[in-house]
Amino acid sequence: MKVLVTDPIADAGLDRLREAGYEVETAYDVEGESLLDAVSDANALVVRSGTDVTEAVFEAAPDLVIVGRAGIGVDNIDIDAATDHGVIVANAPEGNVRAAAEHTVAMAFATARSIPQAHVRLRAGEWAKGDYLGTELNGKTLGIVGLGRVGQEVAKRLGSLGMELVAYDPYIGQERAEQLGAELVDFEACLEHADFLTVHTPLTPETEGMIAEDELALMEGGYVVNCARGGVVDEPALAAAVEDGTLAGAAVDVFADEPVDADNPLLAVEDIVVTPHLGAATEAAQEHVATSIADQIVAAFNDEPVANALNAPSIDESAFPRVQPYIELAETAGKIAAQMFDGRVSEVRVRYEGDIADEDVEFVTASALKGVFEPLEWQVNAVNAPKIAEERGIEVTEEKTRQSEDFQSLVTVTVGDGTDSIGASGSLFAGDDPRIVRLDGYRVDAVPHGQMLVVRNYDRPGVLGLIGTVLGDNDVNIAGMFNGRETVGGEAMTVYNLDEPVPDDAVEQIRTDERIIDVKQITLGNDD
Ligand SMILES: NC(=O)C1=CN([C@@H]2O[C@H](COP(=O)(O)OP(=O)(O)OC[C@H]3O[C@@H](n4cnc5c(N)ncnc54)[C@H](O)[C@@H]3O)[C@@H](O)[C@H]2O)C=CC1
Ligand SMILES: O=C(O)C(=O)COP(=O)(O)O
Repeated sequence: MKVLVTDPIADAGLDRLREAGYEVETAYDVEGESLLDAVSDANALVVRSGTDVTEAVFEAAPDLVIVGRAGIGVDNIDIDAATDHGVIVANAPEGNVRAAAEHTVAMAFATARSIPQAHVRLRAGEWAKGDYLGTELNGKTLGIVGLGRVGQEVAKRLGSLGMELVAYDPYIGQERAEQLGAELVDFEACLEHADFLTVHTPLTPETEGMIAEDELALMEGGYVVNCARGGVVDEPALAAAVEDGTLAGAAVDVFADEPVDADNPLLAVEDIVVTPHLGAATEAAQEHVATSIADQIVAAFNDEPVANALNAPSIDESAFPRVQPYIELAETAGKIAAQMFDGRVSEVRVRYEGDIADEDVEFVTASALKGVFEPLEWQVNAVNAPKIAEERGIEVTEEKTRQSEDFQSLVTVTVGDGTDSIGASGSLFAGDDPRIVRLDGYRVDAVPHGQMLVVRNYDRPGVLGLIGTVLGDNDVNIAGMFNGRETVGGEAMTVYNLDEPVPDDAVEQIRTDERIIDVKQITLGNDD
């Protein structure tokens, strides 16, 4: 497996990937065509904020399994394109939170006390003591836009330094805000009350430019700190507001275009403190995010849950051993049901009975969908299967019941077109031995493996002989067989496990016998 790393990450992460036996290529200067070249044979891509992971990257990287973002913000990654291509996107949402919060606090003080400006003048030999009369944070009001992980850590720190806290975040509960001593207010009130405003939202279409000229005008005499993302605060508007004295100052760590151009208006204003996106730049944070991403890549390569996957169903690590065997079973049941069904699938129902109904089965349902879609799509997996269902207008339902008549756990995947439907049920014998135990209403006992032939026939003498002869004449070896019938002389279902596929004309020969109702050849393709 090859891991391409295109932004610098801590050695601890690189070492962990190498120890896992992967080839690790670091290429910190690639972009455009050279990035597409470098990623073409990669199975994982590790980035920070410096690499734009566009749709073209996914198109150029057919073997890509995961993009790991060694940090929080994923605005540089086209997650929809990743999902379309079945690629997991994962970030490291915890490792640099404190670093970002501390940098925010430092930047608030830096602008309130003009520390960088005084530093530069003193280094130039100027004792400008009389020019700097700063502002205390103590007793002032801090407005926090975005009270998530970083915003909350900032609230704790600046709250304990004597600031009053107001916050605007439409997606956070009142209770959590109260625990932090912050009053949740609307956006306008947040701006009006804030002596210092700090921004901690992600960059999204909703947040882009949310603080521009009109909003800054509500903050007369205040300070703005942006350690979240460039583009949330409009750069020309902020530069103008500080320049013309509407604001007393600002501190900015992040920019709409990075690295910044020399003519960025924020660089030209004396009372704006700037740092080159250093919020996450501490040893501890970098080590933490790099190892977190390395661990998630190892998990992805081993088909284990990826802890911080943003576009794939996740499973709690402790529940994974209980759920894991059902992932493949559901996929197999989905493959069988889809291949047995003649119509156009418009509904998929995944039903969980018995013990499995107690578990978080989101991943299992996604795997069932993968099985259903596999004959239709060449690159389908649990990441993109739910989206494919949605795009095709296929209704997916999940049912759970603790009751199970005959099995400790039973997973049934039913596909239908609104009129007809076919279901395949799987169970695990002795805990880990997968079996198909019901097919289209018939009780069967089939090992889901390789090539299968499912024959619906009338229960008459000589039928099994006929099938055996046709298969033998075509050099198809029967590895196993199960015959299930409802009533003597009625309809029956016979399931064969075969070592080879059956030629089409042999399937036709069986189908034309008057004792045969239908024949379906099913390829499971997991006979390794
Ligand atoms: N300067 C740096 O080096 C760093 C910057 N960051 C930036 O900080 C951002 C926040 O990180 P976390 O706090 O970990 O993310 P988070 O997801 O925990 O918190 C974001 C908060 O913003 C809120 N939000 C979303 N849309 C909003 C809107 N329109 N108005 C108000 N609030 C809104 C959300 O409800 C959420 O509570 C990241 O997305 C990243 O861009 C993070 C780490 C380091
Ligand atoms: O984690 C984040 O969102 C950050 O902004 C840190 O970015 P970086 O990893 O330093 O490019």
